[in-house]
Amino acid sequence: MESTQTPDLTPALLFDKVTLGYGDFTVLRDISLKARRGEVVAIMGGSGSGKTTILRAATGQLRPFAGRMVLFDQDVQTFDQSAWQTMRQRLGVLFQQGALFTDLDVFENVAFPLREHALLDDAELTAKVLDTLEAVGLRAAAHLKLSEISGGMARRVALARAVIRSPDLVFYDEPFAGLDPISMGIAARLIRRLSDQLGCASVLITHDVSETFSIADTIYIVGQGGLKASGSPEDLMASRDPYVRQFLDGLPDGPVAFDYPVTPAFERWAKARGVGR
Ligand SMILES: Nc1ncnc2c1ncn2[C@@H]1O[C@H](COP(=O)(O)OP(=O)(O)OP(=O)(O)O)[C@@H](O)[C@H]1O
Repeated sequence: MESTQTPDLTPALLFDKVTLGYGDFTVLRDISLKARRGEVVAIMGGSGSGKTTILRAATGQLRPFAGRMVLFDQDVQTFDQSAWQTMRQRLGVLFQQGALFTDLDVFENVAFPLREHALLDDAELTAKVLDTLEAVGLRAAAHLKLSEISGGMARRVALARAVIRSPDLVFYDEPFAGLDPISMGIAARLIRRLSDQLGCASVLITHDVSETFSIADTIYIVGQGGLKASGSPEDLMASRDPYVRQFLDGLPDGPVAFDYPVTPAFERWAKARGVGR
């Protein structure tokens, strides 16, 4: 579906030569990426390559070692807690586990972010929640308890909750993990549709190649401590880079690391135990 919004070329999210890590362990160096409103952008890479680390930095849970991070024209690396709290009101996050409240029904789970901020009266809130549930195909499941819905439905409830406040920027952490092929296709189309309808920037953290390539405008592939490649699905499909090829073709052998890297923390631990690296 085509976007009905006027394109806004200011990036919702911009990383300019950002370096990220934990303690004395650098995970990713000099990462530059951006996501504009109406765009679906995917960050892909093998296990442990740093995808979640990027998500943590972009949502204010991790300070970068170096570089510039911008959300909606604001440099965020100097943000304090309260500035992040204000910024987070413009963000939606679909957490990997969904993080739904098991003692609330489907309706109340989706209504939660609206109630939290007391933004609407009761009739407006009901209409908004039912509209959003309709967008994910679950209007008639509003009354069900979480124990009465399937895993795939729960993922859609989490999706509805992530977008209920019409965020300008939505992060999806592994939105396809654990879904069957049909539900994966539905989830992918839904993410594209919500981005188009809301005109928000969507950033997916994922390693599911075929679903991601069917909906993303731009894909960034991270690995080996940095950004390995970026471009449209067509650009990347044509790539001859060995890392990109191994990742996209799902080959067991190649440059994508299987072994966890030796870090200074491991070296200290090994030395204290008297074992070699
Ligand atoms: N809190 C932490 N403290 C120290 N190191 C961490 C921490 N969280 C993650 N790491 C390390 O950072 C690296 C990147 O982890 P990250 O979770 O970002 O990878 P990922 O690409 O999301 O992996 P996966 O696809 O397996 O979830 C890993 O080597 C991991 O061990």
